[in-house]
Amino acid sequence: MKIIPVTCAIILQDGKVLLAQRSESMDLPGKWEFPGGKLEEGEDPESCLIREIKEELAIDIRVTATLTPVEFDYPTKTIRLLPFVAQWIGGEIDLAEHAQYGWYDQNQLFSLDLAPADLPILHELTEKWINLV
Ligand SMILES: Nc1nc2c([nH]c(=O)n2[C@@H]2O[C@H](COP(=O)(O)OP(=O)(O)OP(=O)(O)O)[C@@H](O)[C@H]2O)c(=O)[nH]1
Repeated sequence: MKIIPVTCAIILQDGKVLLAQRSESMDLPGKWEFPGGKLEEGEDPESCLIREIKEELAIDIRVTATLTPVEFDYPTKTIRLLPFVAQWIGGEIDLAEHAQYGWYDQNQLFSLDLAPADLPILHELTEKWINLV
């Protein structure tokens, strides 16, 4: 099966990370995730992420670090999630697709109902929290 590359943004600010909840009209409705989306033909991952975050949240970000990609098999597809740590550098958040978003500290992260592919990213993020936040 083809592996679908998906970028996602770990946006950090004031010791917290932004997570967004997928809406009823999206895949995995109700699940929380790091916002982002699928790579388009010929697009590099960082440009994809900047574009997706502008489309979904209406803000500008700058990428500051990368975390380890995660390959995950869903029943109908396999994705390769490419996580980037990022900084919010402009604009106001205005959700185009997600149901809601929130800022969470390290202790709150694991209480969210996350997309299963995101769990290894969450572990890596909490391990590196002190250096990244
Ligand atoms: N953006 C994002 N997608 C994730 C995460 N975790 C995860 O399993 N996914 C899955 O990866 C796929 C990405 O699709 P998407 O719907 O966000 O991407 P997109 O906006 O480019 O898709 P579309 O144009 O087909 O609607 C979905 O199946 C989604 O459920 C995550 O943290 N962020």
